[in-house]
Amino acid sequence: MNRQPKSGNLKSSALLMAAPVSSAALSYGILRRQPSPICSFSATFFLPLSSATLDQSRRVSLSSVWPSQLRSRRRSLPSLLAMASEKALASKGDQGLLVFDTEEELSASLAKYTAELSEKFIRERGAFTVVVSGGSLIKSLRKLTESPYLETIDWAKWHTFWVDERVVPKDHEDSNYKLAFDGFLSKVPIPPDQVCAINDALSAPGAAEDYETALKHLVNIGVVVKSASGYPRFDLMLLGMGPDGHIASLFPNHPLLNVTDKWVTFIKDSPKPPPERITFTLPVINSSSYVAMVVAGAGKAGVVGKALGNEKTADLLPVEMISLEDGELTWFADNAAVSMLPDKPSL
Ligand SMILES: O=C1O[C@H](COP(=O)(O)O)[C@@H](O)[C@H](O)[C@H]1O
Repeated sequence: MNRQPKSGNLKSSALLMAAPVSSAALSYGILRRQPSPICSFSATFFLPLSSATLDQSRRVSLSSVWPSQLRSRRRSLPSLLAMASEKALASKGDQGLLVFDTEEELSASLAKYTAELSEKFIRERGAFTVVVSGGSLIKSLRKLTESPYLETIDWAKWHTFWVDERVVPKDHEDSNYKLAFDGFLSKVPIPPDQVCAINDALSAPGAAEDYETALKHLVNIGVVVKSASGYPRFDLMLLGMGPDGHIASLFPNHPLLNVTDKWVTFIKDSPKPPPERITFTLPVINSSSYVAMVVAGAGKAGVVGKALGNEKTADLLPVEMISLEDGELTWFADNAAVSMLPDKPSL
């Protein structure tokens, strides 16, 4: 059965979903209390998408994706900085900075941005692959679980993944799965077999290998696109960043930053507890079509100032190593997070 929507069909299918979605989300939450160990594959659902369809998944220009309302929100900094951001955005199409007065506004715009990308990718190829981090990002996704997005997003076409995970049971307080489930996934009707969590019965090396195997399967059957350089190319990564500049579980000056022969790797000496984790490698992050880097609060200001400031030093932080092969990176920041940014950020 081919689940791809016919073109122009999305709006009507979204409308059809509108009535039952609340109760579906409710029962979904109950159903998902015992999650499957890792996305279990249904042969009827995961049919290969045609190559013509996959080709269309290439990114479109930033201006055609960003709603004008969202662009006009970049107004909260002193006008010089706001203008500089505007210019930088215009002069370099693959990276942008959006600054919001409050985290509440940031969350609202992040939801709109995600919903628009969801519609675009589902229209183009019938699926939307979304990677989330742990940490404070999950709280910023809350507006996606509310009206109108709860009713209008075609959640049945979503496939979700984790950019990193701590090697702990799924019901452990440190689990990124638990964090995402409690704050996001339990509130939206994504089919459970399209939620790709790590196998928490395995050791760190085993879990990393298992996750990579699952990704390879999804690439082989066309659910996840392959990048020009052979890595999985996710439609959207929603990422946070630590106050030390780490992304995923890639920490400053750690040898894992140099891993290129793996899609998923593991760490046993994470400087931030818990020590054992698995993580996507840098080339996988850099193969994404879209990355939203979500930074809120004064605790992130120093690193944002370094990453987007004018003075580049050789000691790059992990967040500064994001350099998308063929994609667009958008920073979603609140005022506090850009408080140490010079007037003219270097984007
Ligand atoms: O340990 C982790 O930290 C980072 C950043 O978290 P935040 O709370 O400072 O935003 C997170 O992105 C990563 O997924 C997580 O494992």
